[in-house]
Amino acid sequence: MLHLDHLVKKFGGLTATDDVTLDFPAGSLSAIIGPNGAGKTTLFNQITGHLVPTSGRIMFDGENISGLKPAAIVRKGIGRAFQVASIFPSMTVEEALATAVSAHNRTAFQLHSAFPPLNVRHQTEELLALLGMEPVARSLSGEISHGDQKLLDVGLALALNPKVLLLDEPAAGMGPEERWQMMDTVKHLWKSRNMTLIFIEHDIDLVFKTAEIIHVLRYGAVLASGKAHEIRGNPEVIKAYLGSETDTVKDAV
Ligand SMILES: Nc1ncnc2c1ncn2[C@@H]1O[C@H](COP(=O)(O)OP(=O)(O)OP(=O)(O)O)[C@@H](O)[C@H]1O
Repeated sequence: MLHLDHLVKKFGGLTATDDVTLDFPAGSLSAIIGPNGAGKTTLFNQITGHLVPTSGRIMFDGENISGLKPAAIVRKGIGRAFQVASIFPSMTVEEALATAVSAHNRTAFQLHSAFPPLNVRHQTEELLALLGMEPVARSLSGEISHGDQKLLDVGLALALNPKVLLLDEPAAGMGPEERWQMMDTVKHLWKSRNMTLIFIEHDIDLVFKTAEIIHVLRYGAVLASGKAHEIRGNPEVIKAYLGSETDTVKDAV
């Protein structure tokens, strides 16, 4: 499905992605972890076309997509949640999702029409249910909690019906309980949409409990890949994290 083949990204003298070869099979749920500056976001930015790799290939469904523009990559089916919910503060959650669904369907409809096309309405309701956002459907996007805004960001990405969804720290900035709820929702939507999902997360407890497979980056290179129990016991990973300032990782590993 998605395969990174000897990917390299250099910023001047800094190698932010160092010969990364990774496979994300169809329907898998993977996490990318690593100390600050390990190159996690740089990797996402190359997959989504926001950065052009220095060398190597990004293969998606058998096609080399490296170097394509972000919009073309979205159209191919790779979506990413951006922090955009706050851009629509005066739209309700429902309207924001309907607008995204509509844009995807290329169905023009009057935003405030009482009768948007049925398929848009159905898809919007489905998204609200999937994300557990019915209680805030009529709330203004600018007035919902930080956690709900992050969920709405995920919903806006889902509205484009991606085959692969990338989430960059979906639970960042949330309280402990909200973080777990967010990861439960992520897992639930991954299962129900049968999609390929890749997320970056700093909280190793969340990663171990959520991801099927974990890829650890350090200095831009893949340090280890495996299931939670394999990563947890990997001496190289422990060493890498003990050398970082990420306390949550120290505690958990
Ligand atoms: N546009 C850029 N220009 C120059 N250097 C960059 C650029 N983007 C990232 N870097 C550098 O590349 C390295 C990897 O950064 P990146 O943001 O990908 O790491 P990360 O693992 O996502 O970090 P964090 O966990 O702190 O978000 C860092 O040293 C960073 O300073």
